Amino acid sequence: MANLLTINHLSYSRNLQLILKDLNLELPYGQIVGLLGTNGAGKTTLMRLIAGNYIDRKNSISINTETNSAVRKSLVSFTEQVGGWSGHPRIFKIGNFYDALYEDFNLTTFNQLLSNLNLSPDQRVNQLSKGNFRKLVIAVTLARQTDLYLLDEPFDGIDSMTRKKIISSIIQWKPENATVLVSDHHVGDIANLLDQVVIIKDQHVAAQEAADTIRETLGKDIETYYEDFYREEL
Ligand SMILES: Nc1ncnc2c1ncn2[C@@H]1O[C@H](COP(=O)(O)OP(=O)(O)OP(=O)(O)O)[C@@H](O)[C@H]1O
Repeated sequence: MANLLTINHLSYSRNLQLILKDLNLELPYGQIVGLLGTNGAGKTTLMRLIAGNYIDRKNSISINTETNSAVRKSLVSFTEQVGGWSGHPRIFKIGNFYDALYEDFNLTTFNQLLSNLNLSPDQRVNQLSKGNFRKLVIAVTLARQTDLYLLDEPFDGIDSMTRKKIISSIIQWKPENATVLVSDHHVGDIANLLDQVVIIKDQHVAAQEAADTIRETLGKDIETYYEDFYREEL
């Protein structure tokens, strides 16, 4: 089977600042991939480019061989913000909104995710804590049936019990062939979830390795591998 995601020689500048340079990446179907890198490495920028929120003028990115950014948007589930409503809607209204917006949005899955994450459909969005808001973003993202899910620091502000619930939700709700690209600064927390890791450094993909290879061949846990990678490069 061809790769789900292929990126060839991607460079991207914003406000005259070069953020990504000659970045190459291939991701297969059916994997959970950790996107790692220090603050400002370019993880969010890369996700926005993959999702078609930032324009890749040279068509360096293809998903299922599709390079058109408008089409790619429909193939990727990436929720950066849930907002822009008038008034203070309840969560079930958000579900209805996304259900109308995306053909692949599954309202039943959304409601199951809410229940799994201890969110009530009747809660008002403006009254959610930061952590509960993050959970809503995750429910909205995973309720779509797509091939590629992008989760940018999904555990930011989330307590450890809830983190475990989110991790089990990702495993439970990910369609078998779909791939999840997840960034997080607490590598150890998501290590058991990952099939492979991608490290962004110096504006490109500096390493891509299977989790099994890291553990079995290199004899390291993923956190140590990541930290050693930076230490060795110093
Ligand atoms: N609008 C912008 N104009 C110029 N540079 C920008 C802009 N937005 C972001 N950057 C720069 O792009 C680089 C990558 O930022 P990005 O948010 O993608 O990194 P990140 O790896 O997600 O960081 P973090 O882990 O801190 O969230 C940073 O150096 C940042 O300063």
